[in-house]
Amino acid sequence: MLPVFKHFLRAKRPRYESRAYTHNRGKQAGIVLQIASSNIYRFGDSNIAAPVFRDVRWVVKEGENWAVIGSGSNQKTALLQTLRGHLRIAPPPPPPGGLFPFLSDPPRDPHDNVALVSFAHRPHTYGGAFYDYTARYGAVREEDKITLRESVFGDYDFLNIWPKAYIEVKTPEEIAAEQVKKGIFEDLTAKLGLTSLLDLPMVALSNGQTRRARIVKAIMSEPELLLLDEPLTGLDVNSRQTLLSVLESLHSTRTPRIIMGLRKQDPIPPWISHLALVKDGQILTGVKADVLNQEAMDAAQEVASRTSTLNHDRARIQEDGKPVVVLKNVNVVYGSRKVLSSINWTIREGQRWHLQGANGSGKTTLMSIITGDHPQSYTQRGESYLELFSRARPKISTPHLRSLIGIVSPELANAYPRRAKTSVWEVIGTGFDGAFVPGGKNGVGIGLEGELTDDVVQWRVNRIREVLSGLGPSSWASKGAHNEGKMSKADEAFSKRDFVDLSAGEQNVVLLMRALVGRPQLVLLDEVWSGMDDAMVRAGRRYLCKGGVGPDQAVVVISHWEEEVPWGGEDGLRRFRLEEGSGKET
Ligand SMILES: Nc1ncnc2c1ncn2[C@@H]1O[C@H](COP(=O)(O)OP(=O)(O)OP(=O)(O)O)[C@@H](O)[C@H]1O
Repeated sequence: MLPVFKHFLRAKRPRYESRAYTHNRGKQAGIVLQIASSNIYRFGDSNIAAPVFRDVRWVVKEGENWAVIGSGSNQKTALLQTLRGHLRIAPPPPPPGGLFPFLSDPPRDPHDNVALVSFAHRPHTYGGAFYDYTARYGAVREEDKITLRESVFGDYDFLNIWPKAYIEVKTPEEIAAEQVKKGIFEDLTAKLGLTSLLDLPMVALSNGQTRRARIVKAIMSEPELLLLDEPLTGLDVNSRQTLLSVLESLHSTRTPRIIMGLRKQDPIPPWISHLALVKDGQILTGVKADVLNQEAMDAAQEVASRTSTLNHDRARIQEDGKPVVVLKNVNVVYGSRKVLSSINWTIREGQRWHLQGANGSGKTTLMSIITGDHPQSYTQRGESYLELFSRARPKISTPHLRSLIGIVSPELANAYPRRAKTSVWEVIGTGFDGAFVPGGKNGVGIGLEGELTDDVVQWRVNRIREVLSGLGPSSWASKGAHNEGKMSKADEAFSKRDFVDLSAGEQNVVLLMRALVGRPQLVLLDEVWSGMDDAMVRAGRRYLCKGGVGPDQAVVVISHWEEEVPWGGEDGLRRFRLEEGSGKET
């Protein structure tokens, strides 16, 4: 029998009564989750080790609307993972209710009924090797051809009612249930703007489209409680509103109940009634207004220090430097689908750009044309023309291009190899040549044209030290200017750590250092602050504004959040907007 989803098909569904409602008649039904005065530890740590969270008291009642808020992704994600059983609660919430009293009568397995969809970057990639994130730009490989529709329903062919793989006669009830599910799927995908993408390969979906698709998939798996970690990150303004109203309506009918993880800078939806604020190993829980009041003092101090550090000493932005990138009538087409249409854009030395556009508007595609990763970067002919660093695209080799462009992006962060025994220093050192494997004397790379001279090696060593001092741990702790190339002991120790052992936020800081270390002519920063905590973001913004990129370097920031761009109009920031395939300066 098909559970949940009542509100979608009110008229026809008296027989499909929600599993949630049927089961909630038990004694514990009014409480969704409970932790009373426990510490939370990593598995393998004893009770005398430092807990991840201390003295947690958290009760979520049926009908309350909760969000978990954290400044960096780590602790917030750890709290949500605790609810999925990935961390140990000591003492554990006692039976019969346990952690999830609402699942206790009759007993249901939380493993099957509590789902977590996490969008925070994973610190580990599969197998530690580099995977080719540019695959989506070319001909799609056979194994990547699975569409969103197939990924939810497998081989099931709704039009013919029968499963493709084998013949099995379904009962009228089963057929009706499948039709209900199909209706819900179509309703959800329509509401989230995915209808026209249902039969595209999943790999072709943009970042924001993929996030929405993953949420649909999780809802279709019919959990009773859905934990969504950072569902708004990477979504454009309109998609955020639509998603939030869909989530509100699902939560209000408990189909499923939803607890959202939000970054501190995310707007808190008005319908959220309660907050769990995760900070420095402690969790402050309660009614939204009370939690926000307690937090307000700290926040005010933080804003004051941010404003004061951002308003001084900005590097002068040069407005009329040499062109670094020239796009004339650039097009990108997949079959009959035109993703970019006649793009004209010149990026000059010293300029700061904010590249804007809704999910799926083509920002990543445009960047991949500029980085040369997109096969269609070679095929701009006739009226269409692409010039990179004063040369036509075919006249500049991809490795050379990689050494001239420093890039940070969610795709790169996911794809970068996480091999054991690769130090932070070595990862930063791969930035000089735009490589993915460390090498060369002192871990500074091997260069592209013969052996590096001692002077160049020394310059590279100094540069690594400089970015480490500007963006490393001592800068996170400091509120002032970066340390002008003087590495502290903390930075030194950080440089020796294994990259793979760092938190996702720390890894992203290191990848930012990697993008900046070679002082490339062009820096592309796509969702640059992802996963970083407040202190890292503050240090990063300060560094970028105070000389971390020079007046001879061009920078493009890609973000759905204006406030994430370190520069503003007063600094000469320019905006280029993509809309339905076309682009213009706004
Ligand atoms: N191989 C492909 N075949 C068909 N369409 C594709 C293919 N690859 C990408 N697309 C489409 O191109 C459009 C642009 O994708 P892109 O990733 O550039 O968007 P974006 O602006 O970066 O979005 P987001 O803000 O979500 O990251 C999307 O609608 C996507 O579905």
